[in-house]
Amino acid sequence: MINILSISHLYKTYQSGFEALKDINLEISKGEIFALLGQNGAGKTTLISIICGIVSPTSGQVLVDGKDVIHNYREARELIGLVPQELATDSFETVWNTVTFSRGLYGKSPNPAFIEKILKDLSLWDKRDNKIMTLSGGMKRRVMIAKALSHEPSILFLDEPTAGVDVSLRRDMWNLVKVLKDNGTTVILTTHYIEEAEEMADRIGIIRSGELIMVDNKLALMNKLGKKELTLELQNLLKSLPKELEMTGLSLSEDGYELTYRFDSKDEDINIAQLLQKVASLGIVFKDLHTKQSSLEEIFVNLVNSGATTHEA
Ligand SMILES: Nc1ncnc2c1ncn2[C@@H]1O[C@H](COP(=O)(O)OP(=O)(O)OP(=O)(O)O)[C@@H](O)[C@H]1O
Repeated sequence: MINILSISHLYKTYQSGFEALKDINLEISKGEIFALLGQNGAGKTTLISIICGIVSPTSGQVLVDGKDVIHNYREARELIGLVPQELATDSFETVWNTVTFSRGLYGKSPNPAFIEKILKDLSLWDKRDNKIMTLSGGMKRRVMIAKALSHEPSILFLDEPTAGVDVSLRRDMWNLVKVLKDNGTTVILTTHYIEEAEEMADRIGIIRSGELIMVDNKLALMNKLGKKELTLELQNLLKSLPKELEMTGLSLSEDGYELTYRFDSKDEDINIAQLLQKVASLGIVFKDLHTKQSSLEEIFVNLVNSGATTHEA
């Protein structure tokens, strides 16, 4: 796998003395969708800003496709498209002119056919002659993405791409990211919406107080840290948990109509069939059963609060 981004021993201490990033090491491969999760102030924007050459690191190295973001700033920057959190764009310009101008800033020769494609992909084609100030917030956000894509970058950074946008636009964004991935663009996004990372990312990094406490494949992460819960809905009231079931890990709900069993998703020794047989052998009849897997959100909240540190990939 070719690494498009390579970060080693990156530190950032702001002038105030605040240590925003501590020894960040991360490799991202071409075509990957990587989600960086972290609470407010964890250091996500600082990290993205260093990669994009907006903030200088205190020490460490960032290579974009082998180009150092400090020593080969222009070459590295050309490979990056950034969609910042803030919507800042020239309100009096038309959509077409703004996006075309952005491409020119990178010294790329005009390519109207490419700009047309981006605007169509982003459902902005009908609005190409509209002034930015006349667009809705969601449309303005699309314009920001179009600008970031105008110079055909290899990596697109989306800083909180769907903050404050409605559900349908959020879905559109997610679809767009999938299209970009299919075209070979690497996408790195920061988000507060865990659902967003769960939906889109191949890999997830969790940043806490400036440290990258976990980097892993999304499915592996959910498997490793996720819990499963099996619930049996009982036909009849069970006043207390029978002695025979005490050591099984089953617990009885307060109302006496549910037996619940929580276990690690990764645990292969669990024999649910045996457990159900044991319940049945005691004459306990259940009318329904369902299982639930913990969401990435639950895993994230547990990790961020627990202080655990693992670094897998
Ligand atoms: N210029 C600065 N000078 C001093 N401290 C700063 C500066 N910029 C950011 N910080 C601090 O560094 C920490 C990380 O900020 P950063 O913006 O990277 O967090 P974030 O994870 O992007 O947060 P959010 O989700 O709120 O955008 C915060 O505590 C912030 O107050």
